[in-house]
Amino acid sequence: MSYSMRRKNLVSELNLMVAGYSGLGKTSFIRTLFGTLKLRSGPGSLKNKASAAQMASGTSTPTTEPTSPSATTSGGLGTKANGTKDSVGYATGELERTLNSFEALFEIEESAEKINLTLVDTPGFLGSDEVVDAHCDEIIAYLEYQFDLTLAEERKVRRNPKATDNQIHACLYFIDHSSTRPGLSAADIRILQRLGTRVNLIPVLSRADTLTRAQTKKLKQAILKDAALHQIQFFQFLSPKLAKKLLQQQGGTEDHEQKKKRNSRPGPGDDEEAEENGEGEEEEEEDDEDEDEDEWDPETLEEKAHLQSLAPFTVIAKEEDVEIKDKQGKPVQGREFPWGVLNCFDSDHCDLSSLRSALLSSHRQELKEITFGYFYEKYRTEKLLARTKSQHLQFQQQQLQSAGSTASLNNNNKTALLKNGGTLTPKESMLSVGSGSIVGPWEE
Ligand SMILES: Nc1nc2c(ncn2[C@@H]2O[C@H](COP(=O)(O)OP(=O)(O)OP(=O)(O)O)[C@@H](O)[C@H]2O)c(=O)[nH]1
Repeated sequence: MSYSMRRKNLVSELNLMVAGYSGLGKTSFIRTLFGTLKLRSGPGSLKNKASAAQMASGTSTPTTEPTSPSATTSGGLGTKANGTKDSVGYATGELERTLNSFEALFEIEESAEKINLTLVDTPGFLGSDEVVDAHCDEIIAYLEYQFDLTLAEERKVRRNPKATDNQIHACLYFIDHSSTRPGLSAADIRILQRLGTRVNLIPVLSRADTLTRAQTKKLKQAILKDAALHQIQFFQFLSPKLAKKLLQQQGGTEDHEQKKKRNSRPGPGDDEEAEENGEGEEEEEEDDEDEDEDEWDPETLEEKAHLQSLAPFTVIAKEEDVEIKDKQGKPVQGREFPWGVLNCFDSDHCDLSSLRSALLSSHRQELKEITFGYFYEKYRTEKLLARTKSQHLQFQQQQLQSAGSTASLNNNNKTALLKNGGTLTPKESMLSVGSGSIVGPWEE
């Protein structure tokens, strides 16, 4: 099945994950987002999608079947959260610390489109570097497990046309801004560098009601600077190539700074766009022969540029257990202060509204395409190469062992013959060596 055909199967699903240090508001974010969802068929139910997909894959043999990370890690990802809550219960019940990851599944309607939305809440990072790194291993194992499910499905002779897309299309990474030094902590850098190899990363500054405008600006700049310094690739709403296109459309010219930015490390989206837009390797050609230039209308590019300028996105979660009303007496998801009411979805207060529409609507398909076309393909290639390498090593070992046993067999024969007073003819010696040798694939 071609990539374009396969990706049609991915249309109705969107799987998002939240990750970051403990207490930064990840669960609160999910609950605030939940408050804006239009549920399709009543409450969504708790489903461990990973194991559901595993069961749906039917009769494949254990050797091709991926192993759920939950089977190997205690309280790890892919497990049901503390027992009985369903997705709506998770999004509306008492706010608790997340101890086990939770996959909340909602069947929603967004801009007249039906979406199966899964929000994966992960336990917050906490503790020593070793504990944090082990926790990061679990998240990576979870992400890779979703790829393994796709890989197992793709290998089948008869693929299940109803197989669900379990891949995580974006990870919203919550950055702690309580430290005195603005920017990314050493642990954030380590985690982001690793997660960035497996998933679209979207940086988030939560609890933004505790930040002034000047602090927010300084923080955003510091985070982006640290990310660039440490080769952390955040999802690009507007890739350098599209930024250039936007400038061309606006009739502007690049100044030195913009040129420097544009020449920064290319990201996953770049390749996709380059491919889709028919852009060649030569920049000269790329400028002259951009056939699909009209595909990106100025409004879309401007929206992309706006989103790119917002990242890292500030978010504010609603206040729990309090009914908040705005000045007009209309109920809002917000927080009330002595000096006024803060509305989580007011763009003057934070970036949550823009982030929501990018995830659920404007960039949903792009996130999925990059997940499938870049992250999954990269994982698949790595895995197949590793397997070929290990098979090759195994084969070499077998060959050595076999050569060793043949040599010892020959020595034994020789000893026996000599003991019996016999002699070893060249023909016999050749035969005995020949019968013990391995026929390699190169000899077939
Ligand atoms: N002021 C303020 N407080 C917030 C905001 N979001 C969450 N909180 C509070 O922060 C605390 C932690 O929120 P959680 O949503 O449980 O944080 P978490 O990241 O899921 O924490 P773990 O489960 O430990 O990973 C709670 O007391 C929330 O009420 C926010 O936007 N502003």
